[in-house]
Amino acid sequence: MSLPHSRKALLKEKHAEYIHDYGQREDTFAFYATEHFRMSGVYWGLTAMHLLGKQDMMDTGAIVNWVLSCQHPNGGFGGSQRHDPHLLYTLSAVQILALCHALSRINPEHITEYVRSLQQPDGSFAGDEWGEIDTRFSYCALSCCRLLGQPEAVDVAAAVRYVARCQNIDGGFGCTPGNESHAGQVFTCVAALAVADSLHLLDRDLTCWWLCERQTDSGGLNGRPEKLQDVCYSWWCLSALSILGRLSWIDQQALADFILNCQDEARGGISDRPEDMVDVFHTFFGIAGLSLMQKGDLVDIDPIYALPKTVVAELLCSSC
Ligand SMILES: CN(C(=O)[C@H](Cc1cnc[nH]1)NC(=O)OCc1ccccc1)[C@@H](Cc1ccccc1)C(=O)N[C@@H](Cc1ccc(O)cc1)C(=O)NO
Ligand SMILES: [Zn+2]
Repeated sequence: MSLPHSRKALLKEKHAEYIHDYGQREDTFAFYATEHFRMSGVYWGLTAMHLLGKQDMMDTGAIVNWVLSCQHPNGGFGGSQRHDPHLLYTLSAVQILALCHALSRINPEHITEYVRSLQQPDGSFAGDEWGEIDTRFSYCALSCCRLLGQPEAVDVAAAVRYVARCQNIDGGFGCTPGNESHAGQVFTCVAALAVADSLHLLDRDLTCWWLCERQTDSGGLNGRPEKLQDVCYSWWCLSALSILGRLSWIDQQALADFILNCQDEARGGISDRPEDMVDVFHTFFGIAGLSLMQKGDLVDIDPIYALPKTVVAELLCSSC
């Protein structure tokens, strides 16, 4: 009989050091190869620090000024300075400013005007002016407007109709109607419907069955049937299950053990699978998954907005 491997601890100090040091070096290949989505990278790192209770280690003044330097005249934000505006990085920018209590530095109507400009006649959203349509962007649009206290800045009913058209017979969701179910899209569609108070449109048990089927023998969760487990799906699947009140449908201890087994115990950080290289993306989503399961003595994360619950409460209640 194989002895249960000793329960590993979450190395909170190591992960805080890893994230804090990550942004300091501007002479690495990684620094330039990830320039186009740095806005999301800063969001992942800063939110992880909040969940660890270590946000005071971050220079929020410098972060806020950098974020504002990425805003375009049309109100949208790019992934870095001089990069074109896009809904993905506009949401990341709003999330960062919310974390830094700096939303007073921007004009909410200016940003929601940019978001509204990307909604299509069928209710869907393009990611930017070049027109790629994907339910990822429906989530970005609805959550961005809601966080900015402008929930009706876009046609919510049309957006909801479009997302509902993306539900498949297996209970999952795809990026456009008829597209294959994928855990990332299930998150974006379930969270988008939750923002719009429209969860009654989905078959809760069927969707949660598809989600709990993502758990593999390793304890980790995959993104689609037959695929390999990956720490970031801990978040994509778990947050959707949490929104739908079915966290108990997976083996949470087995998943927690899988995440803890993906830590780099020497240098900090969490990878997608044991023995792989760590990165800020998987470090954030691993910590976020543990927070959703109330493990690791972490600050509570909101499953819809992927921000600390306290930050969400301040924003949504300030406008209610
Ligand atoms: C663009 N992207 C992805 O495609 C990751 C790649 C990956 C990580 N582990 C397995 N694959 N996939 C990903 O985020 O899938 C989740 C998802 C898919 C579809 C919709 C929503 C979420 C990651 C960045 C990344 C690239 C390569 C390696 C690690 C991270 C990413 O920026 N994800 C975004 C969501 C997203 C997802 C897909 C996109 O095409 C664009 C954006 C995010 O989490 N924002 O907060
Ligand atoms: Zn991953």
